[in-house]
Amino acid sequence: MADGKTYQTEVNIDVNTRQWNLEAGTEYRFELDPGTTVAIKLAHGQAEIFGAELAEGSVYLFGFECKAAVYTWQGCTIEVIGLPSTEYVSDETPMHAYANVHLALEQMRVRALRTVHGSPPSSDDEADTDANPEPPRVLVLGPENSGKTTVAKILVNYAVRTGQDWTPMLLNTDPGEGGWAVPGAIAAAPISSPIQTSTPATTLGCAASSAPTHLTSNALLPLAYWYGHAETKRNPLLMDRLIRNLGDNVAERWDHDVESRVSGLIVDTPSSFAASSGAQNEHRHALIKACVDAFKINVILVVGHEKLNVEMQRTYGNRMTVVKIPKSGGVVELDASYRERVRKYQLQNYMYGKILQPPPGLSTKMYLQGGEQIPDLTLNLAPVSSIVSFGDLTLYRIGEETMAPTSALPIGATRVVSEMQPLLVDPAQPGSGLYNAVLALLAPPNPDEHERYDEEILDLPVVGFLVVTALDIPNKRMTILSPSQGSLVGRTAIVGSFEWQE
Ligand SMILES: Nc1ncnc2c1ncn2[C@@H]1O[C@H](COP(=O)(O)OP(=O)(O)OP(=O)(O)O)[C@@H](O)[C@H]1O
Repeated sequence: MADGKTYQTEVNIDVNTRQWNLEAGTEYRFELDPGTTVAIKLAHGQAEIFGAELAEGSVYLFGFECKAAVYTWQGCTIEVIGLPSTEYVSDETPMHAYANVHLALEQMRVRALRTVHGSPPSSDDEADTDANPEPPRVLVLGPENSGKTTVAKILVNYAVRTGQDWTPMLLNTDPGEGGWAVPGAIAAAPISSPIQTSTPATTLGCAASSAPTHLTSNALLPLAYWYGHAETKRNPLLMDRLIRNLGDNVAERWDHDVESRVSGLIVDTPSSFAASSGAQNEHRHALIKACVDAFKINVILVVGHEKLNVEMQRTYGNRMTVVKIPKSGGVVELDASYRERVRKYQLQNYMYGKILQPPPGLSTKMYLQGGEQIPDLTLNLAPVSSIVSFGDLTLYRIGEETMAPTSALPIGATRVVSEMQPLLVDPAQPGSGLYNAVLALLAPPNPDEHERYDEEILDLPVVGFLVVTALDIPNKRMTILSPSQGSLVGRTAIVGSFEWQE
């Protein structure tokens, strides 16, 4: 549906294909229904999707209820093959504001790099008077559906497009979102090439573990910790600890790689960090502080929320830059059932890879021309189903399953089971909650017995995810679906509250 203004024209090429001429500074926004796909080809001009440039002549495929926008700085013509459920062009976007933020972050990187190389400060750069310029370490905050993830992605994509070989670290601290892993995890990955948008199952790009090999040129090797739940309020203490673990790990990597350190980092956060009412309020300040400490944040971006901006100015304004940036009118309100479906898509994608059928009217010849996602639409991953004995895999749950928040306990009462206590899960017990459960397989513990400690499993990163697809209690065996082969004997995994069924 065109909105009738003059900054765009829409032309039907054939029954399946429409051509849109976009004026400079406008964007074509689209949303897809479940089960449908759309292909977009940049016929000519310049265009980008959330900061990742489209190559002229290439065809890009979108599916799994993707919602996105093709923005053009200079004007372009795109061809849309297939029918989105919603489509329109807007000339009101916050892209100039986002580009200005990018420029400011870029200056910080350049200054930090100069210092690392011991180069003299540039004469036209007055801020070079700063004796110890730091690279940008940015926390993106905002309410639900404000476009935080999109802003984080745009800023990272602009950084890697500058041709300076930056590899900014992108961090997803929203366990409801999944990022590169599966929902329930929080993760970090250094980004060296633009993150393509194609489905909400891979919002932050493809992780190497789940990407078909021919797509792994752009595959990421994220570092993940497992929280196990969608809501941060469920176990804020555990969230706090995992955020700090992630921070320690990033710092450790940067100790060995100063060049990467100057690229800085961008942290996407859950909307619960911005919710200022009810139970959420109790823990959100602690979790924002955990991020600020863990990632040594020096810039806070607040997306379209005056009150939160004032609050952050008051709390952190004397120590760092706090900037309010506009929310895009294109951000789509995602409801609970959509989020639920996206989590399913993510797990499906993790196990089976991305399988997108081309829309009617997209010929094989056309899509073989180029877009990154296109080469083999039907190539999928083959997860392995294996039967293991109950004793082979040690399973834990962190904290009590049906845990009331600490505030709900009588005054003076202490918990019998701490939120951080790993509890052994016995698969033989009826009601173990393991059937269809998503498990996070942990990295092996420290080989040196003397270095071990009680809660070590809270600090071990995740090496993969598994799903229990069958439980055979009489024979003490269970069937486990995993994306790759490899013995599970002697390994440890953690159960959360996510389930998945094909
Ligand atoms: N300009 C735009 N045009 C069309 N769709 C957009 C635009 N910007 C963002 N979206 C879409 O809107 C949805 C919500 O955006 P996003 O995930 O960035 O918000 P968020 O604030 O991070 O969400 P959450 O509430 O999960 O924290 C996503 O599907 C995203 O792709």
